[in-house]
Amino acid sequence: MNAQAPTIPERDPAAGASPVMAQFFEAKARQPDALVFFRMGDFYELFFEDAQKASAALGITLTARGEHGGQPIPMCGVPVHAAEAYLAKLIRAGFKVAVCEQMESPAEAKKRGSKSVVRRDLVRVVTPGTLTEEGLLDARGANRLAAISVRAGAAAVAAVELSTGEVECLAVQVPGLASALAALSPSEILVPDRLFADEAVSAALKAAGGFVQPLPQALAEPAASEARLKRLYGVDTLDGFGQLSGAEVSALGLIAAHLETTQAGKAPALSAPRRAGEADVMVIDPATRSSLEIEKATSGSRDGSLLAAIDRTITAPGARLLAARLARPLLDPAAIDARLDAIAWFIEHRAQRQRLRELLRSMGDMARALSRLALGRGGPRDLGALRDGLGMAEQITALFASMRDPLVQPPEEIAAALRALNPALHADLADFRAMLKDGLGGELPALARDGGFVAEGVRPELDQARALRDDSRRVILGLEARLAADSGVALKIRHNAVLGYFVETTAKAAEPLMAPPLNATFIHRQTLANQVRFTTVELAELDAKIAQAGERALAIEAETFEAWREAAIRVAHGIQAAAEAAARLDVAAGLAEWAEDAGASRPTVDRSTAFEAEAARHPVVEAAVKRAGEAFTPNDCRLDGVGAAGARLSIVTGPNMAGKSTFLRQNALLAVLAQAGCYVPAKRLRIGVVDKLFSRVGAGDDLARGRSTFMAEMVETAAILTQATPRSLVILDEIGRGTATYDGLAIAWACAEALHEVNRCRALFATHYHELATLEGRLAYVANLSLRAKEWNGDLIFLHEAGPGPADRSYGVQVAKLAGVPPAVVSRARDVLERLEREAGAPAHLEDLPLFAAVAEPEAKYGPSVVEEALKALDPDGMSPREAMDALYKLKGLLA
Ligand SMILES: Nc1ncnc2c1ncn2[C@@H]1O[C@H](COP(=O)(O)OP(=O)(O)OP(=O)(O)O)[C@@H](O)[C@H]1O
Repeated sequence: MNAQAPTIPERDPAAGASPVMAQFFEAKARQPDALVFFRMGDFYELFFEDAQKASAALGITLTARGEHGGQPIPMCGVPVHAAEAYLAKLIRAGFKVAVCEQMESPAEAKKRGSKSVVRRDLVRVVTPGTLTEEGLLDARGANRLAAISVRAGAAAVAAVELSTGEVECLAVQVPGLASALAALSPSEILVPDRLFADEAVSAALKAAGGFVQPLPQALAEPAASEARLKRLYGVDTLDGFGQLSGAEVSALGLIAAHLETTQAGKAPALSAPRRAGEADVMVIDPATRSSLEIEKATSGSRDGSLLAAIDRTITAPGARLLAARLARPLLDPAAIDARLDAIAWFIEHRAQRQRLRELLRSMGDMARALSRLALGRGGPRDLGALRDGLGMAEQITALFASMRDPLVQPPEEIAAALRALNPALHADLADFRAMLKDGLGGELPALARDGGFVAEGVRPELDQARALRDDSRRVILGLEARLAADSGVALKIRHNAVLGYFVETTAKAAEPLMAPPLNATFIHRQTLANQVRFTTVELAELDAKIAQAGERALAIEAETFEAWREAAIRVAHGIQAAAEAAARLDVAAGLAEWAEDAGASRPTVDRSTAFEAEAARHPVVEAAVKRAGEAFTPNDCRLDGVGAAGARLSIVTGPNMAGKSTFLRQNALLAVLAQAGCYVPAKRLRIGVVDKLFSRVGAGDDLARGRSTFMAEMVETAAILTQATPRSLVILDEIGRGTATYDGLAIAWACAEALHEVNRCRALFATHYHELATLEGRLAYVANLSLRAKEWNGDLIFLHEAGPGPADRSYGVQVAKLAGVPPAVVSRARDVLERLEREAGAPAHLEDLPLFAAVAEPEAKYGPSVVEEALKALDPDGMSPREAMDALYKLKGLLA
């Protein structure tokens, strides 16, 4: 095969193409930057450059088919039945795929004229944000397509989850774009090309990751956007969506434009846009989100995240709703309380909770099934999911009705969900369900064309066709017996796709059939190595009858399916509301379950600037500590924005491994959980709503990354200092540590002062610079807090207990010992430390700096001798404290 295949020529590529290839060129011209999956029988074929790219990406064979312009056409193909897996691989590799389907059967094409080729058309362009197939989606995670737009200084991020039809819109200022994108974590982002020139937008896109799809600026213009949006929703005015800003209309319009091209005119069943602004949801920037491991652990997986720790939902839609709530904590205490009320109710009503959870187990994913149906990709199985889901809604309604007692009226969050589920309040849904209940029968196939899903008695003409088909089958069995008896030959009647029904015998037994008189009845059709095949006039007639009846049955079923599909679309809003209601109940009951398991309590969220946590825990670290057979030490934390009650800025010190990071993160997570409307792993929590949450944790510990880490750290710190308000909560870990000079302390000091004086936010500031402890006396609302450890027979025991006051020592030497640094190095370090302490007037806190390096990058990387040499090279005799400090930082840099 010629690997150096011709590229598609520039001008009139289709010139001289065969009729089929002309169809390909037409499809390619409509989607030039997508790989075209060109349906040919049981395969999707790819041609020319598409074939070269796909064969490389998929690791499949590149071959050739026919010729074009005197050269072989490079080609590769994937079988239709396995196309989903290949599609997934190509999308993950960053390709777009345009699917060009056969729009009729070869028989239909033939009917139009003997030379006609099968009609083909583009039915869809598959991109990361528009996936809807079950096999390509994470059932418990969302897959969103987002669009951003900026108009007159205001920005908006719109997002649709095509697999459920949920539409959202966040109106923000340009600096808030990164946080808004992070809150929606889209897998594809549409961006008007002009915006790439905007530095802030580019930075936000970079932080968001995901697949970015530039679109022409013209598509984002307001008038065009508005028109497209109206078309998408089939409405004459957008007034029903509230007062949309120019940026919102244009972001939503970009989504409409993209759906028009990718869905080839199929209208998805979309919800009205759910809108929120910066006044509604907590701002959490991408760095904070990942460092707190809210929805995903730093490894990228769900395991080890806050979400995984608290998720006890039963259904996939419930899991998705919980993830969305954690991603977007609220600011309104009343809305938060409404969610908490529902959890409290389910804690109190254990029996109902358990019964509800049992029912939810057989609840399918109605939202995704409905969306597939609306987009023309659904099948009988999706109708089955709607039938079963609505059936469950009925049972849930009955469950709550059975316990109706004026004293145990559920709170509004639950009551509203029950109203959406109650079939008595939605006659159209009840009728729809009754229709499916009677209409769907047997094992439901994924695709309507497979047939067999319409129950008996629904369509008399279908029953007739089926009876004819099945009767004829019985007649065939009778015919087989009769032919065998009459001819005296052992024969069987079989069927295949090419011959239809035929009589088959062994070669030997066939002889009498081919001689008079039997050859008058048996008409020879095919001779194989060991078998000979015949037909008879009677058999051929029966065959035609069966085929016709079968085709007719399938056609009636297809027609019935289409009618049901349309009926589903007519009640789409009711189904979506019921699906969401079930998800809400699932989330509330699941959180109640977790609260009981984890001993979590109901937080008090108000409009103060208080932060009072009592005996709080980190849900993820706690689970890990428990798995190791140890106990997690709960800790209190008190910060107060107003200061009267004490400090709003806590300087947190303590040795390495004492639990500083855990303490910082657990308090930030309390805020996320409380404002997402969840119970919290604490004995008690009172929190004044946090408008923005910032976390700078972790990366600074990575000495091996040196300067670039420092830069990243400074960029993030700068963002905090410019954006944090008196309502914000900030956790900062080891600021300034990434630099190899004394500057680090100066930077940390200045940051702490700015947080206290300018931002006036609640903050936890963990540091190894014990000098910062002196801020307590100098600034009004600063307090020291430390995580305790004690020495026991030369070993270090971590108590993980937070208490007032600074740490006395930081025990770096002991930590190094624990980490397996060779004894010689540890003892040398101890000497150096003692001398340093003597020389520099006992600044005991200097000790851990070189040792930290040894801990962070153990001997495996440097070898013990390097560490030892580095320590030997450091002769502190005669150094001033400042020089000693600098020398230690240099050493640290050397080791890094
Ligand atoms: N409250 C606690 N109760 C029990 N174990 C804890 C607690 N907090 C932390 N730990 C344990 O101590 C380990 C170290 O905690 P953490 O990373 O928070 O320490 P650190 O002080 O930030 O350390 P470093 O300064 O080295 O970054 C954790 O992985 C966990 O196993």
